[in-house]
Amino acid sequence: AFGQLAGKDDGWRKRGLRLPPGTMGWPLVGETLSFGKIHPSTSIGDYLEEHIHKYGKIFKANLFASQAVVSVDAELNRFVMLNDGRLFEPCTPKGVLDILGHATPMALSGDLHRYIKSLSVDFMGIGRMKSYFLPDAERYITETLASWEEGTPFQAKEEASKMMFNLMVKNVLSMKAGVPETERLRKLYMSFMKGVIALPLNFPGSAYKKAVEARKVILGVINELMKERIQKRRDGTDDIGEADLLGFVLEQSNLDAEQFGDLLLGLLFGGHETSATAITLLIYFLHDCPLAVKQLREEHMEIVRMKRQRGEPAALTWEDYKLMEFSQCVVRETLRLGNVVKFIVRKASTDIKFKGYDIPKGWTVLPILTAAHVDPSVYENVHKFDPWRWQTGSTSKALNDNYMPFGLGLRNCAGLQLAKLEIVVFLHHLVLNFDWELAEPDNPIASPFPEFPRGLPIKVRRLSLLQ
Ligand code: HEM
Repeated sequence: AFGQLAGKDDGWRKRGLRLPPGTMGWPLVGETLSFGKIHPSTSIGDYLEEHIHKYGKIFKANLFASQAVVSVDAELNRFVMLNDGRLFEPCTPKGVLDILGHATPMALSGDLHRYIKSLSVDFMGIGRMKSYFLPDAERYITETLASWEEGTPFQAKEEASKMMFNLMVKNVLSMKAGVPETERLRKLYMSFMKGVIALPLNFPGSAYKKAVEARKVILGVINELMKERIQKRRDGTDDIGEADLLGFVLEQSNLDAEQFGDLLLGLLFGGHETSATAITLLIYFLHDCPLAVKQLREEHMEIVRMKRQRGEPAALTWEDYKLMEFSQCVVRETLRLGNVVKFIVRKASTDIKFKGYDIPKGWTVLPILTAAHVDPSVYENVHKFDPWRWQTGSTSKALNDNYMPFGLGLRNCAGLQLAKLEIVVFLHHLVLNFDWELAEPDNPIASPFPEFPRGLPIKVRRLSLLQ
């Protein structure tokens, strides 16, 4: 799977390299099980706590059958991400590649990576966000919120997943929300994603096996839609054009079928569950922070009032979005404390020196993004959900330098602007229309992506602030 097999001596002892402290455990299993043990996603968990205590913020370990350097050090994390493509390369486990595809953006490097990344970033650029993603996000969000029944508990995570899936599948493949074909694809997608984080055990019924099968079916759907569109373009009957990623990529690129399918799957994957998790975390954190909800209501009521004064339609515009400043602070704080992506994985492409330690060529490096987000020496009252810490004037360089929920540099998140837009539009409609309470206690655990064991069951009450 990852890099080299642990335990194999690659000569670092002979070469006199000074590796970070740490123990390597058993060659194959190493410390993978303790590293992967679930813990609250608002913390780094016992394994990392204990290792920092024993060895400091940079240590070596045997993880995922590889010799690895784990970094809980924000400076090393930045160094790794800012040297992607020069000193570090992607290191995606084979099991993940079998599911996401070998041409998935996060596994590519060099010119092909740059090309696919720029296609993805252009697809989610400001122009398309204004004309497609903003109105679509608002439509799917308001439709979903309109279906919420007062007083009847439901799972917030499931609702967030549906909204984000419908939004992505419309923008990637022009598939409609609510129709059986889309629901079927969503169900397939769920098994697909469970497989991405499962171990690659290829026995019938395993999450990995199901995911590999789901991949085949989803790619089949994509191929059918692609053929249909190519035919329509030839016949001059295609009325979608570049309104979805399918048309956009057919027009803008000359990717082969495999690259094409993997890119579409990659954006569905990257852009669906991440944002849905962030929205669920937002509901969870705000529930315990009525002051933030009050300030959000004021911000969003003011926007509605101004629109009415100007005689504008109710639909949100890009200009309205730009005014939602406190909401952006709430999103930043949600991503800091919620830790949607706990860690990323790289491989050293050469021998590297950092803070007096050597990282030998070929070793796996695991920058733990959560670490700096919950470091009490960086954030005051680190475990408190405090959106005000991000308000202009009170943001220090240290806060920003340690904040990296979307990664950094060459391989940073292609959809970060879109993610923020989706979450803020959701926030607008949530706080203006509902009060909510948790129907049962449920807390996010890192497994390693944040999960709510009960799906965050909530009960809502409709408000009439907008009358
Ligand atoms: C709150 C939501 C999100 C979070 C926290 C998040 C986080 C991240 C992180 C940390 C990475 C870097 C991975 C690495 O360095 O190995 C990443 C990459 C990526 N993300 Fe996101 N993401 C979010 C939403 C989205 C959305 C909405 C999309 C697209 C629709 C998206 C598409 C991608 C893609 C394509 C990459 C790979 C970029 C590359 O390899 O160059 N993400 N994301």
